[in-house]
This record gives sequence, C-alpha cells and structure tokens, in this order.
Amino acid sequence: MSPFGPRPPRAHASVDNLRTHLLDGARTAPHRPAVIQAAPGGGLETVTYGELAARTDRCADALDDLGLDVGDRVVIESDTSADAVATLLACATLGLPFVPVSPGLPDERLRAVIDGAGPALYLQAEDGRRTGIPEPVGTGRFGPHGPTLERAPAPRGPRRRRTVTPVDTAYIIFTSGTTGRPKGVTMSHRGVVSFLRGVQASGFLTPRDRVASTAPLQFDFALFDIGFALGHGAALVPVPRDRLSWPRRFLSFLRETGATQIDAVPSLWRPVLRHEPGMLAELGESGTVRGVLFSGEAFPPAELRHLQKLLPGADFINLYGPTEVMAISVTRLPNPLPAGAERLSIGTAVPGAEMTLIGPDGRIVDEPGRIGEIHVRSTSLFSGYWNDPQTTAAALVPDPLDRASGRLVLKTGDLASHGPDGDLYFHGRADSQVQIRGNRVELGEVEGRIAAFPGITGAVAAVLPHQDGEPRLHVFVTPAPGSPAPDPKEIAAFVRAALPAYMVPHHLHPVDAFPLTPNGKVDRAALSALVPS
Ligand SMILES: Nc1ncnc2c1ncn2[C@@H]1O[C@H](COS(=O)(=O)NC(=O)C[C@H](N)c2cccc(Br)c2)[C@@H](O)[C@H]1O
Repeated sequence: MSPFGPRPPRAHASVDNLRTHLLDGARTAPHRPAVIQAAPGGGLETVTYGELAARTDRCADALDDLGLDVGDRVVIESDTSADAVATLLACATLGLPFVPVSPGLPDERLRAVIDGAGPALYLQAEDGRRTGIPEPVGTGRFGPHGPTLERAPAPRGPRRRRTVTPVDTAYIIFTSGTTGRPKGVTMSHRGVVSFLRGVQASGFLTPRDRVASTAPLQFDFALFDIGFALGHGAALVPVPRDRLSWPRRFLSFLRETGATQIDAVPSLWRPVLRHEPGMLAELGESGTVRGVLFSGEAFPPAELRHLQKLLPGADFINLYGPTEVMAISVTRLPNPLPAGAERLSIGTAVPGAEMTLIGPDGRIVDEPGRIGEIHVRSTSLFSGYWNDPQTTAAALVPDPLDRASGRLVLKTGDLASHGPDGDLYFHGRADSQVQIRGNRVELGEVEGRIAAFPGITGAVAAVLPHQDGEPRLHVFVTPAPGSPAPDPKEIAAFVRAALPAYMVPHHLHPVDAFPLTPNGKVDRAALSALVPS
C-alpha cells in the first residue's frame, strides 16, 4: 500500500491507453525483440517485449509511490531507447502526461517548456548531463532498473482522480512555434491509439520488421515510430545521434541491425545521397530494406527518384500530417515516381479520419486541380494547445460542412488539390505562399525544377527582402561533389524553359548543406543568414 492511499487501478486492457496498446506484444510473444539498440559498451543489445513490460511496471511502481496524480506532468529528457520507452509507457499506465525533450535542447528552451507545462517531475537518462532544473520540480534519472529520485516532487496533496481514461492526456509535444512562445500540442490516449490503429489497417509492417527510427524524441515522428513498431509486434531500432551525423556510420548501423524499414525526414537523406550513393546501393542490393517512410516536409521529387534508384526493392511511404492530429495519411508512392511528377501524393486519410479541402469562401473544394485548405475530421484531433485556449480556437474550428453539430475540425494551414485519381497533392503551407511582382509563386515548383538541373543534388527557394523594397527570389543549391559551381545564366535558362519568367531566381547560392531545424527539416527561417552580405 503506497503512503498516499490505495493505488488507482491500472489502465484496463479494454480501454484505449498507450501502454495497453503498445505492450500487447508482451502478452502474445514476450520473447520477441521489442528494441534493438546500441549497447553502452559498444555492439548491440536486444530488449524483448517481456523485458520491456517488466521495466515498464518497475518504473510505474516507483512513480506510483511518489503519490503523483492522473494529469501530473513528467518531463522525459532522452534519446529514443528501451528505457525511455519503458518510462513513457509507465507514465501512460498511471495517466501521467509525458513531455518528451531531447538532450540537445538549449537550457532556456527547456526552461520555457517547464514554465509552460508545470511538471511534477523531470527525469533524464542515467547518462544525462542536464543540471539546474528549477524548484519545485522533482528530479531523477532512469535506467534499466527504473527511476532513481534525486529531488522529491513537491507534495501533491490527496489523489483526486481514480483512474486514467482514453480522453486523458498521453503526451504534450512542445513545438518551436514560429512565434517565440512554444505551443504545447496536447494529445489524448484515444487520439494516439486511434491513429496507430488507422495506420495498422494499411498493413505496411509485420512482426518480423525492424523499424529504424531517426527522429529526436521531442518530435512526434519518434513517438510514431515507437507506436508503429511496437503496435505491430515488430522491433524498434533507435539510431543513435552520433550515427546520424555521418552517412557511412548511419548506413553501417542500418546494415548491422538488419533494419528493414527506415523512418526519417527527407532532409536526412540529402547528405547520404550526395556523399555515399555507392554504400547506399550496396544496402539496396542486400535486399533487407523493405520500406522507407518519410514525413515532416515534402520529399523533393529529384532526390526521391535518386533514392528509389538506389533502393529498388523498397516501398516508399509518404506520411503526411500535423502534430495536432499526430498525422493523417500514409501513402505508398509509385516506385519509380512517374517521370515529370512535380508533386507527391499525400493520398487519402487513414481509416477513421477524413480530409476535406475548404476554399477561402468556406465552401468545399472538390473539383480536381483546384487548391483548398486541408481540414481534418478525426478521433486523433488533439485536445488543444496546453493552457492556450485562444490559439486552440483558431486551429479547432466548427466543422464548415456541419456547423450545427458543434463538432470541431482541425484547420491545418496546408494547401492541397485533388488529383484525377482522388488522391490529394500537397501545395505547401498557406502562410508560405509568396508573391513575386504580384504573381503567386509556389517555392516547391521552383525548387523541383532547379533540383533537376544536372550536377545539382538539392535546391531550396526563399523570397527575401531587398533594400529597394521589392522582395527577391533566392535559391540555395547543393552541387554534386566534384561538379563545377552552377552558372546562374544556365540555371535561369533552364528554369525559363519550364516556368513563367517571374519564377526565375534573382540570386543563386551554392551551399554545402541546408540549415536544419532540431527536428531535421530544412530550416527556411535560417536561409537568409546564408546570403553573402
Ligand atoms: N509528408 C509531408 N509532405 C509535405 N509536408 C508535410 C508532410 N508531413 C508534414 N508536412 C508539413 O509539416 C507540417 C506538420 O509539422 S509538424 O507539426 O511539425 N509535424 C510533423 O512534421 C510530423 C508529423 N506530425 C508526423 C510525422 C510522422 C509521424 C507522425 Br505520427 C506525425 C504539416 O502541416 C505540413 O506542412
């Protein structure tokens, strides 16, 4: 009996809870590998479903004894690992929303997340190096034997809640929102589990798969990988951060672990394609890689074609969606992409969700080719931005097709059009539509054209201010190693041959690599710093 009175009953297997959904594999096949990871002393170690469940319950018992209540937040600072998974599943078991942050997060950003979330407890991996967590937050570390407490959480008073329900918060993801203050995307157990069930219906994974996960834990892509792998009884293969920074080390880790599925943002592939196409081709020939899943940003078609050529036997899966609904669609793309395809399909929503395009007039847009803003109906809708009802009301709006119902839909801020086949095609963010001399320019079109120029492996376009007040179109390109710096006049002619004159870039900047956000996407806000002064 814990000093704080009777323990609340654990989440019952019949109701949606992240722990019960993901540890089902522990009941049916406890000896199967759940996590295959780099071992601290080098080499690899395997944690089975049975062992993962045991670590989860050890951690849940220890957290339970602290007298935390359903709804009390726990910050987890770690890379993806078996112990991080056990800790977040322990939180799910007790209804403690976890707030994942990555070790690289600067101190002041972590301070902002802690100010925002008001956590009861902060836990880091046993080898974590963070110091200076402010009172009254409790602090501790976790390892294979569960958590060890350093500073007890402030006394919480008697428990008010009996048990965790599917509409309770599973996690809060703080996104580096464009405005300074980070927004906390609050996701319920029902939201996560219903999306994972929807993806399962597509049948992309079998229990024999090994899913290489490359996203930082603070990005819901990492949470997806955990749910995707464990929900199928497959093995999760977290790729260590120091393996991601070098293409050779990344590819050798994929080979050593026998990864069959590689999940990454498109930009992660750019240096691999540029510097190690041969080693990538060898991995392709080995036949172990069955699938490449990507999300977070549009995969530039020229780069995707190059990757498909090197991994001919793999499925290429485009996962689209904002963190506010976890995601929405999972689309297997044609391999190879049809020649001339300028835009990738984001398909149709997973079972249980629906995307509709709404025009500026609030009416549905459904004739092919016309652009509208994606609105989403789904049981995976987030509960709201943490402690921010105004911003929530701007995103969760009355259903424009069914106002009387009181039901809300997510207004995504993303533009798309229907293809002839009914699939949706992504046209960028509504707030990133730019005008050049009064003409609407879709940056993706300019980038796609320039990336197809021989000797260029990647292109990112941006409209940047100019002292004469007239904004200018800049393009940053990564030339293939050993290729001469591209001639701006040749590029201009190449663009003019396919696009209207106003899409011809004013400035061309060859760069070694594009700046990336902490989640690994191209950091468009950082491009202006690359313009030579
Ligand atoms: N496949 C695409 N093609 C093009 N543009 C994409 C794609 N996926 C996103 N985006 C863009 O990224 C925005 C959203 O950013 S986000 O909130 O940080 N979330 C993300 O990126 C990650 C996303 N939630 C995700 C990723 C993997 C698994 C899960 Br489960 C969830 C979307 O609104 C889109 O603008």
